[in-house]
Amino acid sequence: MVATSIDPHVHRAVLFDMDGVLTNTARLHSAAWKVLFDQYLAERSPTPSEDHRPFTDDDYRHHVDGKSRVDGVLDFLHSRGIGLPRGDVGDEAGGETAHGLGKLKDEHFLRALDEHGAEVFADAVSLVESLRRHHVETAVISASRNCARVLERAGIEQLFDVRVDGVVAAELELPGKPDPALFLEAARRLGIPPSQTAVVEDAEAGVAAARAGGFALVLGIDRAGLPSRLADAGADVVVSSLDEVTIAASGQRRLSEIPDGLVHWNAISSRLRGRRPVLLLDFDGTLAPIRKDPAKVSLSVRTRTALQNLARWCPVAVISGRDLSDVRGRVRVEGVWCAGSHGFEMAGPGGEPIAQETGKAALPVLDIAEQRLSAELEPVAGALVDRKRFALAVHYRNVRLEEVGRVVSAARQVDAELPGLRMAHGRKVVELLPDIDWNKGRAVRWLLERAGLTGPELVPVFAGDDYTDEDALREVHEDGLGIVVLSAEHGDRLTWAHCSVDGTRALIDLLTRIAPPARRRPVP
Ligand SMILES: O=P(O)(O)OC[C@H]1O[C@H](O[C@H]2O[C@H](CO)[C@@H](O)[C@H](O)[C@H]2O)[C@H](O)[C@@H](O)[C@@H]1O
Repeated sequence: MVATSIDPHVHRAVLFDMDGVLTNTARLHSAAWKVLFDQYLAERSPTPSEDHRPFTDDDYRHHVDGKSRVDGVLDFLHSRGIGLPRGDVGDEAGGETAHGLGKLKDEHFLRALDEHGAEVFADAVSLVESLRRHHVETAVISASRNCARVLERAGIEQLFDVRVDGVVAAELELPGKPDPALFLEAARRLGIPPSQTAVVEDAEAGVAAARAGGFALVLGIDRAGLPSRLADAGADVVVSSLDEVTIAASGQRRLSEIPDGLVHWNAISSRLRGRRPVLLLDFDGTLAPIRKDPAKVSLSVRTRTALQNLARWCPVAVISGRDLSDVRGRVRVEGVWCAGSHGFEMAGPGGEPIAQETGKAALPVLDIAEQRLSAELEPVAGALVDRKRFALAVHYRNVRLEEVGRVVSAARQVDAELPGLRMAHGRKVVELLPDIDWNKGRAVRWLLERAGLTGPELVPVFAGDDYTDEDALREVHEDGLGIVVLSAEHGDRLTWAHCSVDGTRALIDLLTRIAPPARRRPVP
């Protein structure tokens, strides 16, 4: 099996199918087809060789999904023993030709689009955004003539360098999927050969088309709970969420490939080489277990006591995505440095603020983002907009699954419309941050230097659980030790950590081994 990883050195472009991959519009199409065919079959005089049972989800997947309107009509009716003339584009909606029925289906679809809008799949948009950050080009492919309209309704049209849709196909007379013509045209427009291009598809016809086009990686996304149909059609790998797809960078390994720090202590301790540790610790999911309500998170007595002991003997800093005052109030351990808003604000061991001008210019725009998202998400049950000084978190942990896309796209829309912000993803949360080259990794390095905590006798040790912690894990990858706290929420993603621990309790056990009495000196 090919790894579920896109390597920017190998895959210079990724082509995304639209309906069902980027946007949750496949269900609108399926419903529009059903209205069309059920009505047509009910009204048509039956003959013994024809099957007039209602249109099913299975029919949608096998005969219609991913195909042009006209091919969809012809292929489905053919499966029921019915042959219709193709007709032509001028046929009236509902006329008894493939063009006529296809036109009527389009009317049903556009009505539904106007009524329900185009919801995006957050995992797909997040993958597209990450790819673009890694300078991988992205294109959108669709058999639909409504592609531009749907992308615009979903607010994601600017995420693609190239669009090849039903309109382009008609202009160039390109055959629909399973013929690879649409994909090949997109690769041609990008100027990148199929051998260096990956395709993400949810339809059997689309997977078969990408396979036939000789693309480097054909990634099937199975949102219907039927993965084997995509594997059978030729997908290299099938995932149930695009969150499982990682972007490879050298030095990273999968969570399942790195050793447990306690079990393989000898190998891990060799990275310390007898040096004195500087402990740099994330808060949520690392020092304190994740809870449904961020306000209810606290340190256990055991963790606080351990931190108190450690802070007496080696430098300790907590670097959190929370507001600085919030995280300080929850840590309450003397002598610990604290950073909040993912490192945009900091305080020394006595609580004294450390001047950090980075990000101040974004405060007014964060205010606007906060107002807009608070108003827009107010009706969404469970959505929580949490303003930190230098960040705005939009939590969706308690939002119904069907509403998550709405929450994430609202944040994405605000991010796209307001200048000076960037979006980051965390555990059931998206965050808007000042769009400057500053993150937990930069903050860790800045803090170490500012506090004079660098030198051959010191070793930075960072522990974290989330995507935003990877910047800091990468920062200590060369000269320190990175520990990732495992969570089922992340699947088998890539990490810069050297070792893992299974939860907060295990982390404290490992930190106690890393800073044993022999390696401790009083912190002045
Ligand atoms: O950098 P961290 O200290 O890990 O902070 C990251 C975010 O943590 C919090 O959210 C996360 O924990 C919540 C409580 O367990 C959980 O409900 C949520 O789903 C998690 O994403 C915090 O509320 C955010 O402000 C931080 O940015």
